[in-house]
Amino acid sequence: MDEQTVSPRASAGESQGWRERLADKAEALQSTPLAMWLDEDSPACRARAEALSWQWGPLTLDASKQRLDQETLQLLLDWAESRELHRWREALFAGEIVNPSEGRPAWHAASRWGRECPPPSGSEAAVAEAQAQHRRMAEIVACIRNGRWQGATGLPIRHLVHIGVGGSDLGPRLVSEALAEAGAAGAIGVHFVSSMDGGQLLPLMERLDPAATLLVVASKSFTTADTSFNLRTALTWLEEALATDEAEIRRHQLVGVSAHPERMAAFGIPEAHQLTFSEGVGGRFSLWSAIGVSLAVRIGMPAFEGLLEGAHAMDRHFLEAPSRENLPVLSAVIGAWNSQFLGIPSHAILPYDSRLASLPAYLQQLEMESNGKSCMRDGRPVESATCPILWGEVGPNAQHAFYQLLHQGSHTVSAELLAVAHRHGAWGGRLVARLRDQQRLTLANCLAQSQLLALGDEAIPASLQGFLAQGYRGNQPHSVWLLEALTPQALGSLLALYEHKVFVQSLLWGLNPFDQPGVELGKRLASSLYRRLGEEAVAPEETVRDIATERLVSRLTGVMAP
Ligand SMILES: O=P(O)(O)OC[C@H]1O[C@](O)(CO)[C@@H](O)[C@@H]1O
Repeated sequence: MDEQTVSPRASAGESQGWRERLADKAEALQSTPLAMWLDEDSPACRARAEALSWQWGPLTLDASKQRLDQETLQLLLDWAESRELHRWREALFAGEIVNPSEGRPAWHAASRWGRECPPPSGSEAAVAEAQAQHRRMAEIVACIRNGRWQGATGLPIRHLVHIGVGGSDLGPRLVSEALAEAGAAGAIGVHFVSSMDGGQLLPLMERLDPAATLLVVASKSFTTADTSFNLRTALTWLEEALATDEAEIRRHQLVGVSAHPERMAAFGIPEAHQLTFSEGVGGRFSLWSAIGVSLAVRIGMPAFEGLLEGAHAMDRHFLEAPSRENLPVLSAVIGAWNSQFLGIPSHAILPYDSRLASLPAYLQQLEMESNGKSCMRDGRPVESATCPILWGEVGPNAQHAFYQLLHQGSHTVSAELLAVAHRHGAWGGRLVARLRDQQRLTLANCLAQSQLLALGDEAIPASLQGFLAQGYRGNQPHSVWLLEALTPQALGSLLALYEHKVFVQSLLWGLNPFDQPGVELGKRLASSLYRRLGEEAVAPEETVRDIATERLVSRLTGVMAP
């Protein structure tokens, strides 16, 4: 095997035997009702439930409501091993080229490697660079949070507007919301703006004090149109509102985060206000890097460090635990089983905690942008389904929206329900009792929905139903995650787990999870249509014409404001 580049070819062919054996298993297990596996009085069911649930640190995974038995799980794990899981995992952490189309390593684990722990051989420079950036980031965060950062007119900063999109938005946004309680002491309001239409920016420009607002532009490439258009609008707002020279605004009220310091410098961001990270940290894996600066302002540096610690602990678990106890490996093979062998195309993410409201969107990018592919690393087409379609919503709210389809619709959907055991510890008095009641209600709903999704009404006694069976289908395979508490460490571990799950699935499917060629062409088509909608001249070879789009273009140019 090449020293620098990990070869996928050998492993791609080796899966044939496992594929056939697993396909046979799938055929046999498809028709087994989950209720048959969940009988509390049966020793076999108890043994299966025990074998299909795992506890590590603050996380518990219960996969006993998956259409899976112990023998199949072992076959799935053998399949993962047959794809050289060990070798690839070491390659990932050592900084070998695991992203061959872009000729890059993937340095996300290096960007959270613990200070007290020697880095894996080959990753020393990347770890040192990430730690140096974290130190610079901590200085900026302290300066903003303790009111020392002043705007162009000398007022201390009180609002931060983080402008980024995709991986430069979703991770920081999710963690800021999830851990907002951890940083409640911070006096800075942190806001996230991603949508290119300016719709998220407008209400902020109406409400925030421009003299006390800092813009943080987060863009790995520093070329993404969505971000640069939002940034230009926000800068114009500050310049007009403060009647101050544009260069002054950029010097005092703009922080940049990018893998391209030269582009930030060309834009007029002073070096002291630039944070950088390695080109080898993928956008959707970047929240641990300096891309997390706004989130660190929101939650405070100690909580941000706790997040990194939790992620690092999961990295070690992924590297060291045997496959049968390794949560990322187990999650990956169970997901691949559902998608590839049971043919379930759609996967719902259902957090029973509103602090995790952005988890579905975050995982959509992480999983679908990574493994939403049908071409293997070596260019051959895949022979089976790969990443499912992810979607989801806060579980209790979704119960009043789309659970109807989960319970009685015609589609099989796989799912993950996530619940947090302890919360509201910070409250006192009568409120704490009220809030704990709400938490108990939420947990009860999570468990009840999980029962119903698995069992369906036929397995539920008529005495409980109060009426005749209503056609709840049951047999919707899903896992339940329990987090002891939503601490920075637990959240860091959970998110790192999903990153490694994606990596393991990419090995199973022979994909490169670290590029996203499918999103690029759309950007180019949009760029020529943008010019045409502005009635600028566009050469025929720069644009694509089809009758439907032409009709819409002429309708739009007729009604758009000049
Ligand atoms: O951080 P950038 O370079 O602005 O990119 C934003 C996002 O755009 C994408 O490249 C997809 O268009 C994502 O992979 C990335 O997270």
